[in-house]
Amino acid sequence: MARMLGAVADDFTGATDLASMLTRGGLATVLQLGVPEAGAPCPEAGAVVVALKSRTAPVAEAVAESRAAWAWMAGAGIGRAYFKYCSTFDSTPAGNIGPVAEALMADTGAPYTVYTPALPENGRTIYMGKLFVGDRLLSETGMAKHPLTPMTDADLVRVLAPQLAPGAAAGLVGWPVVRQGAAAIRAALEAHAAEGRRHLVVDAVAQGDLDALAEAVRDLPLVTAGSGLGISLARVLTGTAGEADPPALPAVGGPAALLSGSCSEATNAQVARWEADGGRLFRLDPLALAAGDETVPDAMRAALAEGPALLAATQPPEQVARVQAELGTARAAALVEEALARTARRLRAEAGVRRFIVAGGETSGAVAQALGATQLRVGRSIAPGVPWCTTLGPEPVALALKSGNFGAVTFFADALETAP
Ligand SMILES: Nc1ncnc2c1ncn2[C@@H]1O[C@H](COP(=O)(O)OP(=O)(O)OP(=O)(O)O)[C@@H](O)[C@H]1O
Ligand SMILES: O=C(O)[C@@H](O)C(=O)CO
Repeated sequence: MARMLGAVADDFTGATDLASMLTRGGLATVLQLGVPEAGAPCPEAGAVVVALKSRTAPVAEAVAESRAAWAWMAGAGIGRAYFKYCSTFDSTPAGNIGPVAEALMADTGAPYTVYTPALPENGRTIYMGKLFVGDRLLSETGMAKHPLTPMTDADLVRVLAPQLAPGAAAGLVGWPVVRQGAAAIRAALEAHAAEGRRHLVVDAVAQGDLDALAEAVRDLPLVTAGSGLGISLARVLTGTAGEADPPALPAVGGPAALLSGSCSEATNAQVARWEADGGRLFRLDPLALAAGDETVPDAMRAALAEGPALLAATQPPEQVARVQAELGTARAAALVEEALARTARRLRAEAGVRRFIVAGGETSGAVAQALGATQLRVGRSIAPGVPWCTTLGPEPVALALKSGNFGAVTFFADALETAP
């Protein structure tokens, strides 16, 4: 399949999220973890997604890494770019969504671009420019108190405007236009652009709206969006109706390890359900790790010989706050990430484990890096936005990397059931 789309994602699990959508829409997709090294060949795949950790990086760094990722794909002949950010539009007034989009517009020659974090399947919808999570405005959800990117305004044009260069203008294509279909959307986008508004938030309350938008922007060199537009754009580019059959991944087999460093509400419920259903659970305590105690990771590694087991630092917010007050937020995070990464590396090297199910964006980055994964083939989805992936090359390792808030309450069992 010719390479039809090159995407830059601002975090790790966001990249797997988009990759799963593109795959479901019919574009065989390969994930590149991190900016590729100079001279690294761009994979042969319908879509390539580069996973960065640029969401909360300094603006200049986020822009430079995004441009480098795109240059690598453009150099391989890819002519269509997709900038993937979070379905909750995580950013601050300084960026990074606006600055990265402006840089990629310049590099792709896009005359204007669209902004649509909508992911209706996971309850993220946009109506008259206001982003909803379920039935709440974004600003009325936990995102208002996010430690790094607090989202206190649900009005996307108002959130985007201060992130743009002086003089750049944002506009809205609202649902009354979107519901009229692709031709009306395209006409509205072009009318805005003719009046100098080149950064255009587009409403979507259902996947059908994203299907219409995808048709309207099929020839635009750059779109910016959450993952929701991905499935629609892939369908339009490949002529897929509905969902494509998931590409087969190589059989991996053997023991499966579950590792969780996510403390989101969804992951807390998933860990509790795993335990309630009789799954073996080892609780990782950052305070014990700080004291140099490796008893729990050692016990988890031993237990894996008997069947799947979950090593989890997952705790409810009050507990996390107590640990952070004692150790400092960064140290607590680093201790947990390093312990989970170390465990993964040892399981791979000493116990031959080649199937890993990981919860949490930062955690996934740490584990994938520890396993030396750089390029992943994307297969079937376990839940919306969470695909099974396998590393390219001999002795493939299978990875399921879950965003904190994604997955059904039975996610861990669901992942095991579908593991390659
Ligand atoms: N018990 C704990 N106490 C303090 N920090 C913890 C604890 N458990 C995990 N952490 C840290 O919290 C952070 C969780 O971030 P991570 O991105 O992995 O999950 P998430 O925020 O739920 O996922 P996502 O970013 O995909 O929404 C990690 O840095 C992890 O090391
Ligand atoms: O878009 C989303 O919600 C996710 O892919 C994500 O980016 C979580 O960090």
